[in-house]
Amino acid sequence: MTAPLSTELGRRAGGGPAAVELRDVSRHYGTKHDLVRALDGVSVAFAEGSWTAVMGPSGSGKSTLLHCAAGLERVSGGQVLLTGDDITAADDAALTRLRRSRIGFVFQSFNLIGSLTAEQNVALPLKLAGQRVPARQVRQVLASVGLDERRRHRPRELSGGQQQRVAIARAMVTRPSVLFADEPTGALDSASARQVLRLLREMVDRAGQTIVMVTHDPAAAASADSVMFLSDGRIVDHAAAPTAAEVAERLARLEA
Ligand SMILES: Nc1ncnc2c1ncn2[C@@H]1O[C@H](COP(=O)(O)OP(=O)(O)OP(=O)(O)O)[C@@H](O)[C@H]1O
Repeated sequence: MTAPLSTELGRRAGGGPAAVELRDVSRHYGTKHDLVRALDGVSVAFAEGSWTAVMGPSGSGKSTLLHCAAGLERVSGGQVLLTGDDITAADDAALTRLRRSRIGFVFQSFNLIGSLTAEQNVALPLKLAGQRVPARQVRQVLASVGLDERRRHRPRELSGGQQQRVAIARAMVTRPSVLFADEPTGALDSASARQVLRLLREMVDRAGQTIVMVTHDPAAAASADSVMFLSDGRIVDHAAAPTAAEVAERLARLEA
């Protein structure tokens, strides 16, 4: 069996706490007789301003890692820290507040509300958090994803790539410490996927955004600063700035 790998990913400016850190995290499902170790002793620190891709065979624990790191799922053991704050034992109300203010999430299927316009979708996290919704801020965020002109459109009037950019704007409107993305390009054609990846790159380079992204696509993974590989709930490999071909080759070895 491959030994678990403890790893620190990305650059760490000024030695401050990592944007997100998992310490010896495990997540089990099922019963004693039928136990699935979705995560099995994962230790990893995602540095502020870094973009990490998470890869691995189907069922290796990628989504579980993202959900545990984002406080969407509770861990069975270990600790989760968000900019140094231990959120492992936070109660549901605290986790909800956290997800509304410090964490952004983007899904493969966009998850926009069909009856709301782009700007209403983007404003939603602020409304849910009981905050004032400054129209200028909403327009700015939509402009930053290149969709100011489309702000009055509903999701069905937008292409898949445009919908995903609205979803990214919605995740960014609260200025989260970390953006988690689960297969953000999985439902997009290659041109739209490239556009979304360029946008994520700009967010990292210009605004110092931290991004943790699950993907099956070696080309998408190669857009990140580094790639970590999971297998059977453990980190088994990582690579700094690999090419798509290198990513595909490492993944094929894990799937063999
Ligand atoms: N709610 C659940 N109940 C039981 N088992 C679960 C649950 N969620 C995940 N699992 C199991 O945990 C393991 C890891 O699942 P996870 O979805 O994290 O993998 P993944 O790497 O994201 O897979 P994929 O690439 O297919 O989306 C799998 O064996 C899965 O069947």
